[in-house]
Amino acid sequence: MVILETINLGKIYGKKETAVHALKDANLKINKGEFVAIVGPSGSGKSTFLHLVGGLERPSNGTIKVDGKDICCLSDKELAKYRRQKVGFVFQQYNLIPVLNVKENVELPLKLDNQKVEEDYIEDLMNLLGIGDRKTHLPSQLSGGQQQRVAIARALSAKPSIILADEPTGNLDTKTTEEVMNLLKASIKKYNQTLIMITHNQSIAQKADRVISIVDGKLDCLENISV
Ligand SMILES: Nc1ncnc2c1ncn2[C@@H]1O[C@H](COP(=O)(O)OP(=O)(O)OP(=O)(O)O)[C@@H](O)[C@H]1O
Repeated sequence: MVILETINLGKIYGKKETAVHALKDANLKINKGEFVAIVGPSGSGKSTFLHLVGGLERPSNGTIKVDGKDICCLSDKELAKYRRQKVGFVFQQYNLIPVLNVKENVELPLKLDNQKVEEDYIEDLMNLLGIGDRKTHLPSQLSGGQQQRVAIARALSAKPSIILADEPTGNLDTKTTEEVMNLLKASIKKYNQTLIMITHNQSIAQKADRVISIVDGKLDCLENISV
């Protein structure tokens, strides 16, 4: 079942002679439950694609359908609601709130959206991600890998349909990267979520169901074993 579809999606930054065509006519369908890796050289348009799909930026042309609904025509308020309820973001910088403890950081998306905190689910999530015994610690009391796990738990806490990850393991060592990837894959399987992840790491890309390459703003499907 298709959860995300982009049709002739494009983004141009700037105008006239300074215009940059960051993304050109991207046509793509991604299924529910799929893990898609996005690869490509620096400046090729990977983050632009993720930001458009996540409703962080608006396209210059084309359409983005999520669950069959066009998100491009949403108002700013509706788009903010889309981001809160449908999408979980994981960035290379963890962006944890320093004065909140681990559990409070994880629960933040629910609190911001006035959603009820399902204690059992949050507990499971933190245990699955190996931070269950660090609940009352502040981010500054955690290692980089643990902070990244908190950021992942936070991205998953509102049970988003789509998880958008921009180099989420870029700052981690090989062993922690593998652990985080295994945990992330396990939780998306358990909760039937879709993962779209930018990575420069070949071994991570190999674990994906599909690898999409972006070069000079043009999308290309390199491998497709799940659709
Ligand atoms: N806000 C912006 N204003 C102007 N140009 C931008 C803006 N954001 C991105 N660009 C340009 O758009 C192009 C694509 O950038 P993008 O960040 O999507 O690349 P990327 O593939 O994610 O790169 P990296 O791997 O280095 O993070 C680049 O040429 C970049 O300079």
